Amino acid sequence: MSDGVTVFLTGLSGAGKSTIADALVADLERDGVPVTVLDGDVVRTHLSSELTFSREHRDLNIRRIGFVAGEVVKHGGTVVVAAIAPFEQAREEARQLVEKHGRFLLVHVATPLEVVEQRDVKGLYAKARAGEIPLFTGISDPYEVPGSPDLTIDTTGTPVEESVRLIRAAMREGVS
Ligand SMILES: Nc1ncnc2c1ncn2[C@@H]1O[C@H](COP(=O)(O)OS(=O)(=O)O)[C@@H](OP(=O)(O)O)[C@H]1O
Ligand SMILES: Nc1ncnc2c1ncn2[C@@H]1O[C@H](COP(=O)(O)OP(=O)(O)O)[C@@H](O)[C@H]1O
Repeated sequence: MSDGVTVFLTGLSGAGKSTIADALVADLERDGVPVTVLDGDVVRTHLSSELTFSREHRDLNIRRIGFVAGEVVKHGGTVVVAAIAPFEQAREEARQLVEKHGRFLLVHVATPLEVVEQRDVKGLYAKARAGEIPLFTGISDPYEVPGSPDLTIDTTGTPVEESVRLIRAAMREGVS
């Protein structure tokens, strides 16, 4: 077993996954820890560009992310994933792919739908409500709430610095 670790941020679009991931990566890098970032948007540009948002394709996307994370963790690396990953089974598959080699921390960025829809950073919720984006998570496609996350963060009441502090503390737990 290596010292590698994957922090997997899951939650609705606009929940704060990328914002927290960016701040977490900056914090780790300040401490001299190199990080591999697997952000859903970026992965879908480079590694999963042919995939749609069907359940089958979302699950395949998360399996790919889990595989890559596992390969990095195998060699002692630190990975930060930010993906909606709406289905429990796929998240658990990703966990298994990583835990063969190191640690996996599932962080549910649990900002409620009302809040993310109010933020609507990319204007996607308005489009989804208007029926312009089919299979939109939280509107016309499900998000299965994680049954046993390692950490739950609602960004409504948690500033980004506090989220980083909570995740760094969870990363230190169990490490001698
Ligand atoms: N139908 C539908 N449902 C959800 N999200 C959609 C959809 N279409 C496009 N987008 C944009 O794609 C981003 C989510 O990609 P992910 O790879 O993280 O999704 S998944 O884990 O495969 O379900 C997501 O990015 P984030 O807002 O950063 O989460 C959206 O901007
Ligand atoms: N406490 C907070 N933590 C994280 N993001 C926040 C917070 N408060 C407001 N936001 C805003 O919410 C939005 C979250 O967007 P983003 O990080 O792209 O989400 P996601 O990656 O989950 O789609 C950003 O515009 C961010 O500035």
